[in-house]
Amino acid sequence: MQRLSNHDKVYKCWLRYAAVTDPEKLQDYRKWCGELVSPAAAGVVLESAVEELQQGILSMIGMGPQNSQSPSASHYILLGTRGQSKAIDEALSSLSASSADSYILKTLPLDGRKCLLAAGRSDRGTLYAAFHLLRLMQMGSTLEDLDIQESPLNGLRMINQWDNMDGSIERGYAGQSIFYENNRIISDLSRIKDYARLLSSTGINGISINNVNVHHHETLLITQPQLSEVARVAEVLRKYGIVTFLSVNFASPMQVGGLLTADPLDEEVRTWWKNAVKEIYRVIPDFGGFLVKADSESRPGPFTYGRNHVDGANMLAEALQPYGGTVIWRCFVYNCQQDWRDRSTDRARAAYDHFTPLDGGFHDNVILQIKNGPMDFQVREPVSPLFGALPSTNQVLELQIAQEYTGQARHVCYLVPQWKEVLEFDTFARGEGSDVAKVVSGSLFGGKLGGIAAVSNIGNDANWTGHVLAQANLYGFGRLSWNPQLTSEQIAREWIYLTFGTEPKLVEVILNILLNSWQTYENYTAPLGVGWMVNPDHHYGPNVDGYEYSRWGTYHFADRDGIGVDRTVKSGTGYTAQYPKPHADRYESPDTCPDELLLFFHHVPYTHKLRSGKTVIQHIYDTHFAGAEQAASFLESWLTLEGSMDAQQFENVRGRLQEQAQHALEWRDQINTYFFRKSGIADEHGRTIY
Ligand SMILES: CO[C@H]1[C@H](O)[C@@H](O)[C@H](O)O[C@@H]1C(=O)O
Repeated sequence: MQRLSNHDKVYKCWLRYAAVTDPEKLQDYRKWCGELVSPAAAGVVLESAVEELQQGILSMIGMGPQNSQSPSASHYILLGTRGQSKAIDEALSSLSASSADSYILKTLPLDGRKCLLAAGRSDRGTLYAAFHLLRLMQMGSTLEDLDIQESPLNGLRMINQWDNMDGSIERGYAGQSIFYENNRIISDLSRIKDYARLLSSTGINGISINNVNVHHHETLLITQPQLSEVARVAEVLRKYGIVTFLSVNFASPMQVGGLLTADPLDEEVRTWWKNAVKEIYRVIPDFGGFLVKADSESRPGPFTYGRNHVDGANMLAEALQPYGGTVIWRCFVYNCQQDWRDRSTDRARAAYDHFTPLDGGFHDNVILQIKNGPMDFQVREPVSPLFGALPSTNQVLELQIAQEYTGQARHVCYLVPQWKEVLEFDTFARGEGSDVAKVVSGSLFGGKLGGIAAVSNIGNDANWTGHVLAQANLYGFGRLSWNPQLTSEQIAREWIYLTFGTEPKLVEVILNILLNSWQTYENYTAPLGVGWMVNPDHHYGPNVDGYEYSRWGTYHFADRDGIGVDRTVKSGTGYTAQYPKPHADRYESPDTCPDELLLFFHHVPYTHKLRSGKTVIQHIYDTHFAGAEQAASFLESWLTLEGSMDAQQFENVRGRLQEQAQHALEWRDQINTYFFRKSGIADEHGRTIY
C-alpha cells in the first residue's frame, strides 16, 4: 500500500494561503482583517468559516484577526447569516437569488466604522462567502469597494468517490483511498477534513463516499457497526456544508438482510429498506441518500425480477422520502455482452432507449444521473441525447474528473473546456436556447432537484491528484458546477493564481499548457470521435484493436476500406434519430456532421473528405504528428519554469510531461502505422510512418 513518507508534505493546493509580499496589499489586508465579528453561538459550519478565516488570514498577512462579538476597530469583517444582525439581514434582503447557498461580500460604512460583510442566506452560504474572501486575497484583489452577490446555478454540486473499502480506488490514479483501509473506515480523518475544505471552497455540497460498484464490504456500510463509522465521516464533511451519500447495492436485502429476493415490489423487501433507512437517519440525521448503479455491468437491479427502473428507484425513494433523502439513479445501463458481428445493437442508444419511456414515472425525490456522452467518458463523444428527452424527471449530469480515458494522472488534460461544451449543448427541448446547463439545473423543465456530479480524481498522494496539473480539473469542476457560465480560461487563471501565484510568465506558460491540453490529447489519440483504441482493462495507452472484438460494444469497425460506426437512420443503428432537429439532420449526413464526430456517426472510406478539406487518412496522420509535437512543447515550456515554484511540484510535472511527450510518440506511431497498413495510403508529406 502506498504511504506518505515523512518528507512528503501534503499539498494545500488552492488553499495554500501564501504570505502576501506586496507592501501595499499587505497594508490594505491588515487594515481590513484586524477584527472578525461573528455571532457567539454559531453552528458547526459557521465555526468552520471562522476557523478558515483565522488560519487563512494569519498565514497570508502574519496576523490573525481578533475574534469579537461587537466591533471596536475602524475596519472589521462581519460574518454571519440571517437573523444574526440587522446589517446582515438588510444586506441579504437585497439578494435577488433564492438559493440558500447564496451570499454577499460587501464593504459598507456602518456605525461610523468600515465593515466588510461576509454573509450567506444559510450557514453554508456564509462559509462560501468566507472562502470567496480568502480567494480574493490569495489572488491579490483589493478589498475596497467590494460588492459581490453570488448564487449557485445548480442545487446539487456533487462528488462521487469510486473508493473501495480495501483502500483501492476504481479508476483512481493518485494513490490509495483517503476514506478506507483494510476494509474499514480510516481512523485518522484529517485528510478527509482537508479534502472537505478543498471541495467546499469551490462550492461542492454533496459527496457519495463509496464506489458505485458496491462489493461485499461496502454493502455493509448501510448497517451497523459500519454505519456509525460512516457517521464519523459525515460529521467531518458536515462541518464544511457537504452532505454524505452512500452508493448502495440493490441486492442488499438479500446480502445483508438474508431475504430470498430483492424484488422492489415485494413487501418484505420494501420493509427491509424502510427499516434500513430509518436506522441510517437515526445515526446521520442529515444523510443525503443513495447513489445507485443497477442493472449495469453485471450489478444487480430490478431487471432480475422483471421490474423496471421506476419500480427500483421509487422503492428506495419511498423509504427515503420521510427524511428528505434522495435517490440518485444512474442511467449508465447497457448490454455489455455484445458480439462485434451484430451491427444492430448500439451501446450509444442504450440509455435513451431504457429511460425515455419511463419519463414522468419517478418520484420527485429521484434524480437520474446521466453521463455526459452516450458511451463512457471518451476524449470526444457527442452529448447524450437523454438530456432534453426527460422533461418530467429530475436530472443530474455526470462527468469524470478522474481521467480514465484521457491520460489518467500521467498526461495533462484540462477537461473544463470539454465540460463546457457539454453544458452549452442545445437540446432544443423548449426551442432554441435549451442548453444542458438549464436542463440539469432544473430551470428548463422546472425540476425540483438537479445539478452536476463528477467522479473524483483524488487519492492519498501528497499532491492529491498524482499529477499536480490535474488539480485544476478538481478545482474547475467545483467552480463550474457552481457557475457553468465561468469560462475555461477564467477558471484556469484562478487555479494558477491560487496554486502558483501571479507571476506573469509562469501564469502564461501554465495557462497555455492547460488550455491546449484537451485538443492535444485528442490529436494524438483516437481520431474524429471514434473513441476507445486503448488497452483493455486499465485503459491506458494505445491499442487500436484493444476493444474491437470484445463484448463491450465499443467498436470502430476499421477495415481496409474505411472506418467508423454507421449510426444513421438511413443505413445504420438509427441513433441519430434520438436527437431533435437540427442535430438529427446535422449528424445524419456525413456532409454536415461536425468533423470531430464524423466517425462516431458514420462509416466512411479513408479517402472521405472532411469539412476541413482534408481526407480522413490525412487528418489522422496530421493530427498525430501535430499532437506529439504539442506534447513535446509542453515539456519544453515547463522547463523554463524551473526555480519559480516549489521544487517538488516542479519535478512532479516535469516527470509527467516527459512521460507524456514520450508516450505521445507511441500513440502517434501505433495509430499512424495501423492506418497506413490498413489503407495503403501514404502520408502526403512523406513523414516517417513505421
Ligand atoms: C465504476 O465502474 C465504471 C468502470 O470502472 C469504468 O471503466 C466504466 O467507464 O464505467 C463504470 C461506471 O461508470 O459504472
